[in-house]
Amino acid sequence: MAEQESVISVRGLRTAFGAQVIHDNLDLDVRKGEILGVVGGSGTGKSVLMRAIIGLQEPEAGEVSVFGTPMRGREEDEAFEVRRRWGVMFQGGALFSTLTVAENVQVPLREFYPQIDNQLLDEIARFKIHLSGLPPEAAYKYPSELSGGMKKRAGLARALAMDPELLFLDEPTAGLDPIGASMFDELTRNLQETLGLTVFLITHDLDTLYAICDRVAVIADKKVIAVGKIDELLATDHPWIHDYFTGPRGRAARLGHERQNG
Ligand SMILES: Nc1ncnc2c1ncn2[C@@H]1O[C@H](COP(=O)(O)OP(=O)(O)OP(=O)(O)O)[C@@H](O)[C@H]1O
Repeated sequence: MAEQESVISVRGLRTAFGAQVIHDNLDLDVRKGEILGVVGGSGTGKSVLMRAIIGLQEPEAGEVSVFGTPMRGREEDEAFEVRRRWGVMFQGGALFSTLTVAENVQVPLREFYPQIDNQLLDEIARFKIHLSGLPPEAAYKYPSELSGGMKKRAGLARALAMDPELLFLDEPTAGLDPIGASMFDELTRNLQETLGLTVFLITHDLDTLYAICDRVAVIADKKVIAVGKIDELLATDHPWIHDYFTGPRGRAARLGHERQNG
């Protein structure tokens, strides 16, 4: 089936910092067109997994393929071709503080398409800023002049700069108020549907998992211990999964979701 096609495939991944092993023999597939939520306790290696997939963390062992292209041992120009097909929103936005929002959005465009003229760069930045739900005047502001929610949207605008097919979001709703977080979820879902994106979404936000994730991958014990729809995860008997989804916050999120969906 076409929708089962993997955009990201991770096999036997091992990562470590010195003697500290973060992942050991981790496997994961992200299917084309899905929003995959990635959850796990603090420090279980969600961000490191994302960094290993996008080539910022060299694995000790294992294979990572993106769009069917093995990423390890790639020549720089081959990796470049794959990298321009994804966008990344790092935890906290990771905006360049000395650049305006528009200039931040233009950073990946300048890197990948140095020949684009300034007028076109400005037009693209304006459009991405609009797509991310920011007002037009936000283009001229510096990160220090933005609220937390606006910074997230600016980070999203930059991640969308290259018309990506694959979007990585690292804790996009962390630090947002509940209304801002719901709005960001809705924006993510709308963009995924209208642009046909595949989304790798790291989150601690149970409401986000219920609201927009097609499947959820759980990281514990250095591996992906389960992946599936939330109902499928609930059927497993791993204590962390059980506590996570059936604890007070998990129950509240489920109730909220059920209320909203009748
Ligand atoms: N550059 C680094 N050098 C050394 N250790 C690191 C480095 N980056 C991450 N780690 C360690 O790797 C482990 C996993 O970190 P990671 O940031 O992936 O966790 P996480 O699951 O994303 O956590 P959180 O939910 O708190 O954001 C942690 O123990 C962290 O201290």
